[in-house]
Amino acid sequence: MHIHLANLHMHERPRRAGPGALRERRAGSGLGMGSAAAPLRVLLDMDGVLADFEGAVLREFRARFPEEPRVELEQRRGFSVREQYCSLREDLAAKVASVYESPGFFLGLDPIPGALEAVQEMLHMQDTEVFICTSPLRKYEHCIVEKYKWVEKHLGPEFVERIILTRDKTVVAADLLFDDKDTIQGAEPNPSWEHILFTCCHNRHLQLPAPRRRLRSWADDWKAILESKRRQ
Ligand SMILES: O=c1ccn([C@@H]2O[C@H](COP(=O)(O)O)[C@@H](O)[C@H]2O)c(=O)[nH]1
Ligand SMILES: [Mg+2]
Repeated sequence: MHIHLANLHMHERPRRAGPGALRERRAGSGLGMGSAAAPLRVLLDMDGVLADFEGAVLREFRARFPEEPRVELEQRRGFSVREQYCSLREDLAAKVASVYESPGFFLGLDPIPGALEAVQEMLHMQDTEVFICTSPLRKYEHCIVEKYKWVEKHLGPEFVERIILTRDKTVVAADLLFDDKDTIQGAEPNPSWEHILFTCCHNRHLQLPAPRRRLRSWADDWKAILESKRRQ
């Protein structure tokens, strides 16, 4: 049975979209003759992909707790910086969390090298939709507003319209998601996007099983990934 995906709004998408569903929509399958392909939709994570969360955590932790042991970026393993500090010494978990929960932390993050240029270039590519898809901290007081301000400051006010704030990225429909978190899970067991693992200090040692793909940095060939997806 064909489902007319192009006529569905986001909240009306089939319950089990799954990989390929958006591709079908782009290819116009089930839409009849002459229907235009939908643009390629790309989601960009923020921390670890556009904004240097890890570098700032280490810098601020060193400044605030110079006497305490810390985890250098070369030693980072696993997504959660909090868990790794906790395994070093239990009380360090609260100390490192206090760093990224502080006012000004998220707004002060440096852009990841090449990210702003790549995003602007992607935004102006034909048949391409770009959104920032980012998760707020559970302790969201400063984090949420500062993520908005960061986008406005570094990418411009128009890009604020393109922020998707969610703690569950699996329910967002897209073709690609660039994200440094190695495992992305949520309510949708079969997300529509392909997850491209963006290399970050905490995931660089992971061997990805085929057919999973990485982007090593913004100097790596992100355009080839977009083009390969258009062809699928
Ligand atoms: O070790 C940590 C602890 C917290 N975070 C926060 O998790 C989310 C992840 O956001 P993404 O946009 O999906 O990168 C964010 O609020 C981080 O500040 C973390 O990344 N690492
Ligand atoms: Mg991230």
